[in-house]
Amino acid sequence: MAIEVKICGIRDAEGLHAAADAAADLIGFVFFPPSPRAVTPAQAGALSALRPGGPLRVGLFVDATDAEIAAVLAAVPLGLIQLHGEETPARAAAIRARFGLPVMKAIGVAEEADFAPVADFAPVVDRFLFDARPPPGGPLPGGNAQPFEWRLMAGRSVPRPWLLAGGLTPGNVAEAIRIAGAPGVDVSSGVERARGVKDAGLVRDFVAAAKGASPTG
Ligand SMILES: O=C(O)c1ccccc1NCC(=O)[C@H](O)[C@H](O)COP(=O)(O)O
Repeated sequence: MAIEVKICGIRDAEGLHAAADAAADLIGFVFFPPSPRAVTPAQAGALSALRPGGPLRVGLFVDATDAEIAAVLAAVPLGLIQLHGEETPARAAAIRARFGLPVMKAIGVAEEADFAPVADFAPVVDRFLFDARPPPGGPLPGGNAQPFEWRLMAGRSVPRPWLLAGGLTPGNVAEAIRIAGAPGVDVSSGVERARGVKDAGLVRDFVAAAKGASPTG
C-alpha cells in the first residue's frame, strides 16, 4: 500500500512545484492569518493555477466562519477541508454539508485520552489527522515541529483514513510510519529551510522517504 503524503503550508512557487514534482498526494494552504505560513485566498488561487492537476488542494482552517471558507472556495479549487481548531462534530458536519467537500479533522495527541473525540467525529468527517497536541497558550495550534509518541497510534483501529503529523522530517518519517502503522503523513516544518519557507530538496527527500516506507515494518 502506497503511503499518502501531504505537504502543508505551501506559500510560494518553489514549495508548490517541489511538492508536485515529488508526487506528493496532497498540498495544504494555511488560511490562518497568525501563521507564518498563511496565504490569502487570492495568493492560494494564483499559486494553485501555476500547476493544474497534481496534488489535491487542502484548505487548512482554524475555527473559521462560513464566510471565510466561502471566500477561499471562490478563489481556490479545494478538494478537502482541514479543520485544525476547536471545531465540534456539529460544526464539522455543518461545514461538510454546506460546502459539499470532504472534511479532515485534526486531533491533537499527547496521551490516550486525546483519542476520545474520534468516535464523535467519525460519522461526520472523511479523514483524521493526528498531530501533536499544541502547548497550552502556544502561538499556533499546529505546525510546531513537535512530535508526539508514535506508539500511541500502534495497532489502533481508526474508523476513517488518517494521516500522522507532528515533527516529521526526511530523517524520521520512515521510522514514524513503521511505529505508528501510519497509512499517510503530513509535514510542514520538517521540509522548511527557514520558518515558513519550503525547501525543494527537503520536500523531495521527505516524499521519497515516506513513499519508500512501510507501515508494517
Ligand atoms: O502550519 C501552521 O502554521 C499551522 C497553523 C495553524 C494550524 C495548523 C498549522 N499547521 C498544521 C500542519 O502543518 C500539519 O498539519 C502538522 O501540524 C505538521 O506540522 P509540523 O510539525 O510543522 O510538520
